Amino acid sequence: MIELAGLTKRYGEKVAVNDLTFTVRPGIVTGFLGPNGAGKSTTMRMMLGLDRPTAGDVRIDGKHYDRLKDPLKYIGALLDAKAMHGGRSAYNHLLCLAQSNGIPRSRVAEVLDTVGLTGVARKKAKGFSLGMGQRLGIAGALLGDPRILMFDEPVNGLDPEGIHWIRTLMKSLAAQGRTVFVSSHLMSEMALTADHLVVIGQGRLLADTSMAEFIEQNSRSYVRVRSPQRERLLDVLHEAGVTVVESGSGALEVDGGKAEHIGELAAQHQIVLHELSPQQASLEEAFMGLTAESVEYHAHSDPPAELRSAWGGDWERG
Ligand SMILES: Nc1ncnc2c1ncn2[C@@H]1O[C@H](COP(=O)(O)OP(=O)(O)OP(=O)(O)O)[C@@H](O)[C@H]1O
Repeated sequence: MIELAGLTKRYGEKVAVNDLTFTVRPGIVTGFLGPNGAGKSTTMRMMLGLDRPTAGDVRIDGKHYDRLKDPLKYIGALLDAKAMHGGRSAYNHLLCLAQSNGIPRSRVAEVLDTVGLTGVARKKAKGFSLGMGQRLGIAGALLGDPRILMFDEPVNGLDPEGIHWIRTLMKSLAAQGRTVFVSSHLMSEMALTADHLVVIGQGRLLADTSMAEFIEQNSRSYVRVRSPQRERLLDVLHEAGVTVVESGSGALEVDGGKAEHIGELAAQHQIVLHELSPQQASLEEAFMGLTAESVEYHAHSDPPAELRSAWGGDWERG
């Protein structure tokens, strides 16, 4: 378990992390989300004792990180996959970590096998691809067989096979009862991996809730209905007191309605339906809805005026 209480970090005038209080629990994957610059890495660094909080407190299974004897046996982390001695082989890199943390040498071969690097164990890490480097970083996190694991952007730059592998690994670590805390900007991936979400914006806590509740609370859900007897259906729905929005595509959107109720009303009035589908927003839509106010670095979807005039009519025509 990781417990944060009023955790705060200032860099001069900048409040990078602002009074964060939440608990990361065992047995589930907890996703850590926030726009660029929200304070995720700073928070994770303070969890690992790499940055000192300006105020507040963070405890790993009830203890401060610097009070942990052989910390790799309590918490394993992947923060920056490139943060290793490139001149060492993968095996020697892990052996050094093991020896300095009282971990038996036999664990090195075990974790190399877990991450699929046995075949390149004697190769120097500086020749590794991004994906191999991520795997080696994860091997280091697993080395002490810790009950708590933390991954900062673990799927960055990975191919689909690597992404699938990390997702499966994180879920199986949580299923073993471990605490798994992971940050990512890849919403589609997070939606498949995390059970619980902690969302921050400009250093502040915006949400600490289950994945399902987060999406439900931060997005619109509705039922999309299509019928060749559209006008008749509209009348029936209005008579039943159901609020309907007409979408541009000719479909009807019923906010907060139940598909069963709409289907039964249509059947009672012998109205043919071509579509009756509940729509739930994606995690990405819910995330963008919640964090819109706290995004610091906006890109403009339209190019700047000087570019538009340089492109002339091409821009107007799209
Ligand atoms: N050492 C530092 N000195 C000064 N400011 C810092 C330092 N580290 C981080 N910051 C600032 O603190 C804020 C939070 O940064 P942080 O890297 O924690 O955000 P993040 O959520 O991890 O962002 P990203 O998603 O882009 O990685 C940013 O505004 C950043 O510029």
